[in-house]
Amino acid sequence: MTRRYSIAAIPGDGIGKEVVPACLAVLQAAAARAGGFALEVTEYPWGSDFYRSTGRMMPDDGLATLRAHDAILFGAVGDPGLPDDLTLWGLRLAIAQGFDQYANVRPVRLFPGVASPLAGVDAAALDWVIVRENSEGEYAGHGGRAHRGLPEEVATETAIFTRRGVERIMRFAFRLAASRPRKHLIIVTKSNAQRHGMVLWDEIAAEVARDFPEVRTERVLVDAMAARMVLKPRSIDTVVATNLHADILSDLAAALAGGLGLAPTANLNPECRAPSMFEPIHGSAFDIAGKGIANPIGTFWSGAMMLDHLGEGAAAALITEAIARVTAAGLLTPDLGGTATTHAVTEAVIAAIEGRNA
Ligand SMILES: NC(=O)c1ccc[n+]([C@@H]2O[C@H](COP(=O)([O-])OP(=O)(O)OC[C@H]3O[C@@H](n4cnc5c(N)ncnc54)[C@H](O)[C@@H]3O)[C@@H](O)[C@H]2O)c1
Ligand SMILES: O=C(O)C[C@@H](O)C(=O)O
Ligand SMILES: [K+]
Ligand SMILES: [Mn+2]
Repeated sequence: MTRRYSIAAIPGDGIGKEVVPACLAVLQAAAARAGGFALEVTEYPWGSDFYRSTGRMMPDDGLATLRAHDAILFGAVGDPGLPDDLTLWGLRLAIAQGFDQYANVRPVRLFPGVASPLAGVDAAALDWVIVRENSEGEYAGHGGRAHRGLPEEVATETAIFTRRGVERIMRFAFRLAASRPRKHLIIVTKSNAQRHGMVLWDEIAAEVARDFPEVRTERVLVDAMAARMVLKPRSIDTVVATNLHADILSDLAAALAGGLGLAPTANLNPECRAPSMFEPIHGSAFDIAGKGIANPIGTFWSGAMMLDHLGEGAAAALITEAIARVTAAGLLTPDLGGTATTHAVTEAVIAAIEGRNA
């Protein structure tokens, strides 16, 4: 019997509208090639244009609508004509926090044919997974402003760390590290300067570590971690960090692996109490939107992560293998130094999935 998965697709803004349709075509090709399952896709036109016509980034019952789906494929939000905090909180964070997708998983690898800006770095040197706490920390939305416009104006942005929130992301990261061959986890903090939340983070990491004796751990301060990613990439395997620290480190990691256009992410509700959401790590990329040159690979890889999450690992592998064949052949978008369009890369990946250019 055919397994059926109901997928919500939210292209969002800017290049999200280019890379999500491309990814849906790739997903359908992988499903057809792998067999045994079907993807039933419903597309939602939510985002900044929807806001301009309705005053909302998504409908009031948007989460209830999404809850009926098995997974969400997301593009990006952000519009040059609207405040970034409005668009991000109105859609991406509304979904990620609303569905308690607390584990944000950001793998990093160097695909064949893609040059790292780091000299002498090969695929073996760059095979990392960054686990980003995705529900609290610096993104708790806790704070406010007073005395607007006056000389005494004040704004607070308070990071919130809860025992529950930190412990669950630590357990997730330790389990992930334990499942990888090197069984190595770097716990990133800033517990020299931030002496409350970050010290709690360190203490809970040490408690959870006792349950995972097979995992070797290191504590690294976030500033030193940025340097280590550049200077000693081979010494890194699995990394766990707070919402903001991991946001920044993952853009650096993506750049070291060739660029933002390649990097995927999974916003997981690991207990599957709500759908999980898959998206490239990049944003709406105002500078290239509408030009047909966005790199779709980060979204394809995110689609592969979605298939893995749904239990369709063979189809997921078809996608990542096809990506590697296309990059190895030198068919690259301009961000990677090539001249290929989004469409050309998409067609080549589909052809590789179908085995036509084997
Ligand atoms: N999850 C999200 O939806 C998300 C993520 C990041 C940024 N944003 C939003 O996106 C908007 C733009 O943010 P930004 O400029 O900081 O980040 P960005 O990721 O949109 O772009 C940064 C740079 O990377 C390039 N780039 C990104 N993705 C690319 C791709 N697939 N192919 C080729 N080049 C690519 C862009 O052209 C740009 O030069 C803002 O509104 C921001 O809030 C949203
Ligand atoms: O930090 C965010 O949530 C927005 C964006 O930078 C991302 O990484 O998804
Ligand atoms: K995105
Ligand atoms: Mn980011």
